[in-house]
Amino acid sequence: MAVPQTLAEARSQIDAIDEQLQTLISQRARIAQAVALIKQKMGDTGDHYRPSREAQVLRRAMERNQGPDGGPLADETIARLMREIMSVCLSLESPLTVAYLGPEGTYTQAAVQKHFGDSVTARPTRAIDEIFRDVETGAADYGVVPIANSIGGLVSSTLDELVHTKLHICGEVALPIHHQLLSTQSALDGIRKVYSHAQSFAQCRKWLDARLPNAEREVVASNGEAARRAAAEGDGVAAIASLQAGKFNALNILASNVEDDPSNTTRFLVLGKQEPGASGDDITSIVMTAHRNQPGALFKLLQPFAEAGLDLTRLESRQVRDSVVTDYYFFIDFAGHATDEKVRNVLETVRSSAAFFKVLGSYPRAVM
Ligand SMILES: O=C(O)C(=O)C[C@]1(C(=O)O)C=C[C@@H](O)C=C1
Repeated sequence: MAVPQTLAEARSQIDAIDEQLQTLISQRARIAQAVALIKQKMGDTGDHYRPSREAQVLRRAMERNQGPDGGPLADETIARLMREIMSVCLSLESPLTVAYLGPEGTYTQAAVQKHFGDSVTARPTRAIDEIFRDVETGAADYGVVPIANSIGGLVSSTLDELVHTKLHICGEVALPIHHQLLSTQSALDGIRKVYSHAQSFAQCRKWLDARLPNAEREVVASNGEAARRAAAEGDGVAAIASLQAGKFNALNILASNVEDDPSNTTRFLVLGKQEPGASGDDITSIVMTAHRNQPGALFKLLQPFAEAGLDLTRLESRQVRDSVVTDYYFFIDFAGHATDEKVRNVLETVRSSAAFFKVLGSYPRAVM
């Protein structure tokens, strides 16, 4: 297409492209409906969400953006657009309900939107264990839970639930976190109380010490709840929460990006009943305990990974809650899928030498 020289020419080119885009999107949606029928004929009784296929579609879109047909948009932007197209296609096949830590405006809700797009029903819960229960009982198809923050550390209630749940990890989401100081008033002066989630307070400690040293800090269950209270209680009160929570509660932004570390990122897990197939770039998560009183027990558990050349991407330990002597759960993530032969062999070896062992899931590495 020739480079347009006038506004009229540019707009007529845009009209022609929009027409093509619309035809292609409608064709794609019709094919998605056909996919649903094919899956049903194949005896598929669950929902039609396929995390591995979605990761492949998004990765390919980002790769194309780098190639000769790529354009001026960032890879993430292209992936976000493709994400929304797939989200509407999936909603034609099977509408999904996704449970998250509410109320409206939490970072967990932002993670749901980033991972599933806008065409799912997001179901707020009051606590992390409720997300697990909602998916286990079928009140929600999937759940999104925070697992770790780059500053605040691990989310212990998620780790505790993971040990016992029958659900599988189906995906991960990495969300850059930017906190806002929100209030009904429009200047910082006179703020005597700040509400937020414990993790968010930990992430903004230096900023609060410097700018609001005398304000009382009250921990609440979520950032959405913090924003709701700031709106209900009015002037003199502020919340540390997301931009979305501020918009939802009609609050002013007193200060933006008040987190101590600008690279602050939270990792979330997607939980469901399905076990995703391999996508070509996957993570496997396991949890285990070592036998007591055996010198080198942890070393023995980790040795098979090193011998097989499997890349450990994360190792966290957490004390077993009901243990009288000191016992630790080791949460391990590594690159690879449980259906790979090499991975299968390593898992079998580790299982036979661990006191407790559980595969939490194999799932596509976060794409965007
Ligand atoms: O390929 C499939 O299995 C589809 O259902 C199609 C599609 C898509 O729109 O590309 C939609 C939903 C799935 O989660 C994955 C991909």
